[in-house]
Amino acid sequence: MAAHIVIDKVSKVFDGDGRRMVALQDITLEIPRGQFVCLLGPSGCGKSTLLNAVAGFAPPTSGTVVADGVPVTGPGPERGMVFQEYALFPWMTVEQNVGFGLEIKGMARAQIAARVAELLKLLSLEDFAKRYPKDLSGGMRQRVAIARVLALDSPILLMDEPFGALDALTRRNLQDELLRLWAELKKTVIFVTHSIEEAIYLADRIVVMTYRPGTIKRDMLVELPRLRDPAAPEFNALKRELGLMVMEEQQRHHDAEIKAAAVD
Ligand SMILES: Nc1ncnc2c1ncn2[C@@H]1O[C@H](COP(=O)(O)OP(=O)(O)OP(=O)(O)O)[C@@H](O)[C@H]1O
Repeated sequence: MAAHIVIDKVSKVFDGDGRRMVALQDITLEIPRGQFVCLLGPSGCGKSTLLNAVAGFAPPTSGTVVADGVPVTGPGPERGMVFQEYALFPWMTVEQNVGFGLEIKGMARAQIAARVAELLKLLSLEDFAKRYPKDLSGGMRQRVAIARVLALDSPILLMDEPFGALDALTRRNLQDELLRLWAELKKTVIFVTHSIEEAIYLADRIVVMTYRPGTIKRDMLVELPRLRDPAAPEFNALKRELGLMVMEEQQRHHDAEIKAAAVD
């Protein structure tokens, strides 16, 4: 069966201030339907750039992305995106935020109401339907952002550090919730994180990226049974292995910054 997402020789070059920066170089990845993939690497290694290329927000300089059998030329309904910053409309209530995409699609009012109610229940948001985003905690806002994306029923979920701004407890809570939804709804997920523990906790597959140019340093399957125990020896062994890889890239980032500062 064809892969659900095919990233073929994707490169991205940014030109600015007379400097040419290769953010991604020849990234090739085939992601089967239903797989939970984490893109892992230190800041600046191109994780968001790659995710944005799959989302269709910023086309690659060269290479192609095919998602759900369709070449990506822009954002599309088969790919839903959740950002780190809760991209909610502050003037809309929770239920209006969740229903917004359905309204745009032209769904009938009664149908929207039913679907929104179902989603609020799925994410334990029923009691918050009439609240505004400003009156919610960070974790609750991110639940709303997830419900809003699920409303569109995209088979592909793209998540850019969605839990990065949350405290540890809320974060674990939402990770568990996401795993539950993923298992239930059978989405294909690409999840960007720089947290090694988060990647091991969530992913079927971890793709470690190098710092400038962004390439694939390691592509590994995580075969530990879920729910995973971060205190288990196998979890920690993997954490050490990945930690060394990420640290090498962090060091390259640091060295590059020192070099750039010396040139300026
Ligand atoms: N629009 C842009 N113009 C110029 N350079 C950019 C642009 N967007 C990203 N970059 C650069 O491309 C590189 C990769 O950035 P990207 O945001 O994809 O990394 P990342 O791994 O997601 O990092 P972070 O975790 O900090 O978001 C960085 O060096 C960044 O400065």
